[in-house]
Amino acid sequence: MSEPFLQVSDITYRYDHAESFSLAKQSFSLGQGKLLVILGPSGSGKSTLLQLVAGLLRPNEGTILMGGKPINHLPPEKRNLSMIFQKPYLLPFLTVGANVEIGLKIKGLPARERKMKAEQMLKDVGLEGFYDRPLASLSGGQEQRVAVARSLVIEPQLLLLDEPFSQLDPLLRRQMGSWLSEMKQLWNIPMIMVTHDREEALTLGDRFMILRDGATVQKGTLEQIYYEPAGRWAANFMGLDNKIEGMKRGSKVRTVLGELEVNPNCAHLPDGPVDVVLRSEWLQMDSSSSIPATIESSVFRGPFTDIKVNVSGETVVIKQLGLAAYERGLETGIRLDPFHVWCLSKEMT
Ligand SMILES: Nc1ncnc2c1ncn2[C@@H]1O[C@H](COP(=O)(O)OP(=O)(O)OP(=O)(O)O)[C@@H](O)[C@H]1O
Repeated sequence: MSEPFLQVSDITYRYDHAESFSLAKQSFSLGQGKLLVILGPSGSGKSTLLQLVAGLLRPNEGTILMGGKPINHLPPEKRNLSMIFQKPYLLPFLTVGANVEIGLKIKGLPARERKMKAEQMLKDVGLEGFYDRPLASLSGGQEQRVAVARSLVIEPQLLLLDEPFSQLDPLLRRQMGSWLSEMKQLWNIPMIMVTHDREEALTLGDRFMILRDGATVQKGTLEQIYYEPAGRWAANFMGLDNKIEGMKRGSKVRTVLGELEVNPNCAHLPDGPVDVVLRSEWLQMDSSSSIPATIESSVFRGPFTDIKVNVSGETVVIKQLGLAAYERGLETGIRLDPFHVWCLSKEMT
């Protein structure tokens, strides 16, 4: 296997005037064409970590290697990377083309070559024919694409995205997320993205890192952070809606939903009482099921209905596609599609 393109090892950082916060010994690596998403609540250190990679901050300890070479000592402009922020920060008095060409101008490329590259890049971001357009005529999503084109036209080796779509309305934000997901394959450059938006993160990320108070709570693949939370906090942060009591014995766990198979990756947990983590999408309403359930509430949320049922004293949440109206108190049943469940021991925070 080839070496990862970016290797961040044990970096720490303390702000001069923020005694309560420090980024402690963070490490991660990133391969070519992969997108790492950094998630975490406000103030957890996501932007700090991104700025350390960008060179806008210098780590107190630790090393950052890019393409196998240390870059700790290099200023941002020598790191061969581009950063995209929440706001596009374009120059409003210039045309789209002139904005895209800024980096190439600084590099000293002749005008003809600049124009050729800028036009090609605008085509790649879906803005063909926009070269001569005044910036004022663009929508928010188009402006952010211009910012992406400006960042990519200089052919950076790494792209850093700090909540790039957070200023856009929800629909446009989703469209931009899908677009970036397609572009990711075309560009094949490693990217690190900071976002608060879980859906956006899950759509785009290949690797994930969840931060809390300057420390990593969990690192891993989509499957790991979504289905195998490292603890209760990580489970809640990833929007987990069901945690039920269980009694684990070997590869099985006894619950109000019957005896379930334990995910092999948590089979090492000691036998005894555990919390069983269930994704609501694994559960279905089923009046013919042998698991009796009483409706507690049913709330329509657009694409799905959020149904809370009581099963032998435990509340279980089910998300059913579309509109479903269940009356409170109705006696029915639920079904759990067979799969391996994730367990958290009582000690895990
Ligand atoms: N320039 C600074 N000087 C002192 N403290 C800072 C500075 N910048 C950030 N901090 C503090 O460092 C901590 C981490 O900030 P950071 O911006 O990295 O968090 P974040 O996870 O990106 O938050 P958000 O999601 O709100 O952008 C916070 O407690 C913040 O107040």
